[in-house]
Order: sequence, then C-alpha cells, then structure tokens
Amino acid sequence: MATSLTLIATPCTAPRSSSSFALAPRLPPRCSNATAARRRAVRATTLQSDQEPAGSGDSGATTTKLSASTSVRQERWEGDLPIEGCLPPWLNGTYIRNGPGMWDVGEHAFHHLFDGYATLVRVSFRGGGGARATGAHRQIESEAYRAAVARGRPVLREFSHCPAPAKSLLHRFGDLVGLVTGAALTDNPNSAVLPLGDGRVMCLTETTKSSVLIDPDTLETVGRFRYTDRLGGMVQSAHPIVTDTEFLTLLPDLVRPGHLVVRMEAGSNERKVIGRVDCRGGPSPGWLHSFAVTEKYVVVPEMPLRYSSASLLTSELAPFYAFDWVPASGSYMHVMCKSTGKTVASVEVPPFMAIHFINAYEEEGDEAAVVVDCCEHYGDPAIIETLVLSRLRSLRGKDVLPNARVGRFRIPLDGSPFGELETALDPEEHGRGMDMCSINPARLGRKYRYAYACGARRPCNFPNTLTKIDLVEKKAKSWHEEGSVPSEPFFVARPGATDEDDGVVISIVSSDDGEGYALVLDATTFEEIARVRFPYGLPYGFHGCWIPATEE
Ligand SMILES: CC1=C(/C=C/C(C)=C/C=C/C(C)=C/C=C/C=C(C)/C=C/C=O)C(C)(C)CCC1
Ligand SMILES: [Fe+2]
Repeated sequence: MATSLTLIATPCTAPRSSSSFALAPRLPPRCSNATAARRRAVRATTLQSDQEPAGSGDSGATTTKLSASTSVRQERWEGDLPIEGCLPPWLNGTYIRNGPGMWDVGEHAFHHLFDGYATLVRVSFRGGGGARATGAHRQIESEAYRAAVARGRPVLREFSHCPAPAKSLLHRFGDLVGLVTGAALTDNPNSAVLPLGDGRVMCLTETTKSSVLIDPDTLETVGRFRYTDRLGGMVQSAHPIVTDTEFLTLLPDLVRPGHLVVRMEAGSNERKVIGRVDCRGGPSPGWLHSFAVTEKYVVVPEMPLRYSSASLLTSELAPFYAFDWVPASGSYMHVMCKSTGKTVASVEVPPFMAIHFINAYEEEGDEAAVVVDCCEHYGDPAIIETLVLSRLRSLRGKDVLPNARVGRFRIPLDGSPFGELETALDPEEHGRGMDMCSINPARLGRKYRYAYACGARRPCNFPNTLTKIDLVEKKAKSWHEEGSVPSEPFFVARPGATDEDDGVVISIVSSDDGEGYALVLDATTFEEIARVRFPYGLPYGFHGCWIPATEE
C-alpha cells in the first residue's frame, strides 16, 4: 500500500528524554503489570490520509497494524511508555536504533530492505525507584528523503533503485555529472547510529555524503556532517569504529582498487590517512560494509562481492544491485598496523561472504596471528536476495533463510600467504542463521568470549531469535517469540561491571500482530527482565547505540 507522507508542522511538544522524566506524568510503579495500567502520553500524531485513527483508548496514535517490513506511518511520535517487568536500577540512559523504516513514498514502493528511508527509534530508560521509560521515533531528514517526499518518488540512487534517466539531452548531461561526482547517490543514513567521543551523534550509511548529526533527545536531524579534509571518496564503511578518542574508518578506492584507512580524532571533522591497502583481486574492491580492529591492527576484508564500476557509472543495476559476484577474483584479508600504516599481512583465505564483522584480536607467541570473527554466509551472496521486501512479506514461515555461521579467520603474521577460515561453533546452536551482531564494547579488539546476534528458529525467512553465543564453551542461548522479529541485540554493560556479560541486552521487537516493544534481557542469563511497549508496531531496524544519562 502506498503511503502518502505528511510533514508534521507542529513542533513536538512532548517531554524529551532527560527533561521528560521530570515533566512526564508518572507511570505505574516499578515491576507492575503495566498491561493493566497502560498510560500513554502521545503528542505529534499527525495521521496520514490512508491511516486509521486510533481505534481505542487514549493514545491518539495509529493502531494500524505494522510489522517488521511495513513502512512507519507517521513521521514522528514521542510519548511515555509503560514498562512490563523490572528495569535494573542502574539502567539510566537512552537507546537509539537506526534503520530503514519507510519503504513507500508516493506511488513508489521500494524493492529491498536496505532501500528504506532512515527511521530513528529512541527509548530512554530510568531504572530504580520510580522507573520510567519514554519513547520516540522520527524520520531522518536526509536530502534523499526530503526530495522523495516533495516529488512523491525517490530522486537519488538507493541500494536497489536507480532513478530513470532524464528525457532531455541537457538533463542527461546533468545525470552524467551526478554520476561522476556522486551527487546522484543517496545520502539516506539508515545503517548505524554512533555517539562520537565528543558527544555528537552521527548516523550514516555507505555513501560518504550520508554522514549526518542528530539530536539524541529530539531525534531531530541537525545537519550533514562535513568532513573538512580533502579526502573525498564516494563510499565509506557503514561501521566506523568509534571510541572515546577516535573514529576509524575505511574509504574504498573504486578507481585504483584498494582502501584508505583513516582516523579522525574526537572533536575534529578532519580525517587523516593512516595508510592504504591495495586490493589483490579485481576489478574493484570487495564490498566493505564493516571491518574489524585489534588493539594494534586494522583488518581490511576483501571478498568476491565487489563494487560494480559499470553499475556506478551507468546508473544501472548490477546482478547484486551495486555489486558483482566475482568468485574467481579470490578472497583476501589484509592487516594494517595502526601506528605505522604498514600492511603487515595480506593473505588469501577461503571464499567468504560477510557483511558484519564481530570482533578481532591478536594471538601472540610462536604462531602470532590475528583472529577475526564475522557473520559468514558460506561464501554465498544469496542473503542479499533474501532481503528483498516481497520475499520478506510473502515467505513468512518458509524455511528460506540461507545458512550462516560465526566464521573465524586466522591470519598468520609470519608472512605465510594463506589464512584459515573455520566455523567457530556448531551453527545448529543458533539455528544455522546469524547476523546483526554486537559485543561488550569493552572487549573491542581484545580476546572475548560472548557475541550477541540475531539467530534463527526454523522454519523462517528472516532471523527471528536473539542469541548469546559463548565462543569458549561453543554454546548459544536464545530468546524467541512466535511471529516476532527482533533487531540487533545491543549489549549495555552495568556500570562498574568486570564480567564480560554483566549487563543487559536491548533489542526492539516487531511482531506480526502489530506490536512494537523494546525488550530488555539479562545478558548473563539471557532471560527477559522487562519490555517497554510502544502504542504501535515498529518497522525492522538495523543498529543501535547507548547514551548513558548524565548525572542530574
Ligand atoms: C555503496 C554504494 C551504494 C549504497 C549502498 C548502501 C546504501 C548499502 C547499505 C547496506 C546495508 C544497509 C546493509 C545492511 C545489512 C543488514 C543485514 C545483513 C541484515 C541481516 C539480517 O539478518 C549505492 C548508493 C547503491 C551506489 C554506490 C555504492
Ligand atoms: Fe550494518
């Protein structure tokens, strides 16, 4: 169903995260059964012309059923959320999730999950006595989104969508300029949301122009993040590695196949080059959505799913949208020293297909190596086609999710030409499906034990469990609810914790019957401890972040 978009003219007057706790009406006491006492404070609920108004109760929000792959129906919402269960007393802060929540604009319906215009979802928690939660969602106002709303159709190139070529010769010349300069590419930042070390919060996807800053309280789009260097580059990793002090990312070089490894200090907008890695296969770099780091090294993957220069230059879709599958080009892993910018290892590895890297660490001793873990799809790009919206909507309950495993690379640092790839644990532990991973960020680049991911309870056409993977015991624990689609499990450590899994895991769940809620699991036991319900269903989303509350 096509959704007409209405920009909300009235500013949202609902209380906002930190101050909202002071202003919001009190929610039911902690640990209450909130179904009985559900109270909603809904503001800014402009409904679409094709929407049903609230069916019941006091919410004022739409009750139209939404599920994981249904477009969100209004541009923004903000209000208090009832809590079921017990929030830990220490859980004070804001969880924000980014993702492609709007796949319909005017008469145009997007084809692929990755195309959707970015929708942010926020849940602010205050645990302890008088526990409270507020929630919100809001569209990111990228140029791509605003132009699409204004014209009633997408104007820029999205993941699986190339706008039709212009009719007049003059406009065709304009198209060409757009292709060469990258101006024709999307800036729809629907992948990651990252608190930078200096307090700014960035959202982004794989085009360099997609980096934007958002206000974590209001979810308002503050504006484009302008890199002040002259590195240019059309594409970037959607997953920079961000710490309190720096932002590390890779810029694929599509002309001379390789990647620039760059660093930006917290507080700065200037990326500086650490070094360059040359790709070994051809004709262009392997698709690079994410990468991994250890304490000393940056690990640059090169897989046979490669950027398609022809697609980028002609604005026509390649077999895998912007990518070609070139198995004969080989698979490689490159390791660059962060402090010298020198490539210390470049090895050929068995064929792989990985979109998300989990973590990496160094192994010392006689057989010094870098160990790198990823969500590996058995060297098969079929997962991309699995995520076509019509398949997600029509094949529910069919067992068509391709198998995936925790792929563990061992990259020797002694100059050997080959690296190994093995399966870290029996994939049956996580239902032979796994992606959308997180770890305890304190273990970034270090030896670690636990990974959290979405797994599979078969039959399914999409990951439908949350799973905690113990890489030492080689076991997994899972959370599953029939008909529900959870997004990336995001680990939040208990302040002062020393055990790797001392904390909670937060995920946002979209259920088939139109429910949407934030789920809080005890990360140690992987049992549910609380859920915080939205008064409407939520579309699927990709990645989240945690912003601890500042002391009041
Ligand atoms: C890189 C180029 C482009 C843009 C590419 C984009 C927008 C890529 C986005 C990738 C995403 C959102 C990946 C998400 C992965 C999620 C997974 C694996 C979920 C699994 C669930 O289990 C173009 C603009 C297309 C053209 C230039 C090149
Ligand atoms: Fe991602």
